[in-house]
Amino acid sequence: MRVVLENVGHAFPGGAPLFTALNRELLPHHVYALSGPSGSGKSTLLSILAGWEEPSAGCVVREGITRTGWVFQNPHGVARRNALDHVVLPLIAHGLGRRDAERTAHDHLELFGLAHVADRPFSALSGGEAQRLMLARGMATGPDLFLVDEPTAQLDRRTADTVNATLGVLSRAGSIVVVATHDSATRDACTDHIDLSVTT
Ligand SMILES: Nc1ncnc2c1ncn2[C@@H]1O[C@H](COP(=O)(O)OP(=O)(O)OP(=O)(O)O)[C@@H](O)[C@H]1O
Repeated sequence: MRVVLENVGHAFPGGAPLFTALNRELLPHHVYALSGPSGSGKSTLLSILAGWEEPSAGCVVREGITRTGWVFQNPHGVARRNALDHVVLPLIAHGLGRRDAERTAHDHLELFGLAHVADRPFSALSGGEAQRLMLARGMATGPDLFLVDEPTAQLDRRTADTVNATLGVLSRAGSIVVVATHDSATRDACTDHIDLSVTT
């Protein structure tokens, strides 16, 4: 399983190139920090990796990628539903029975330091807990490619560090993980680095 970027570049119609000639092989068990200034094309490259956007130059080869997961900048949940159910329900939607789904969900809450808030409604979670819940939910369904957009952008330093501390968990799960970020601490918590500021 891998994603290969071959001479990938992108410009929106009428716009200047955001990035050019990206050549990278992305592999399981790696967590790639995707950095660059605001407007350098980080979110655009995530969309290209997902296959939502065609690059204007080069090509993206996806081998063995059947499931892509996303976590967006703002944690989005159902206010009155508890944390555990946010992980259980997508697992049931993927075909697990209730018991297996609950067991897997508990394991993932544990991995992301959320076991103690399993029964708490989403609206009562802190910003860091809510973001870690999004990561736990995204990983629980075992995506081949896991795309995470600015996971710490809305968080203060200490809370952001609780999210960064869980990024190592992502590398263990066997997905290819790409994390767009401005946060140098997030970048340092990843295993690899793609820097868009040096590609135009
Ligand atoms: N669909 C689109 N059509 C035209 N221009 C777009 C489109 N989507 C994004 N852009 C522009 O492309 C540039 C890169 O946007 P993108 O969101 O990928 O950057 P980013 O590095 O993720 O920025 P930020 O760090 O601020 O989130 C921006 O100037 C944006 O306005």
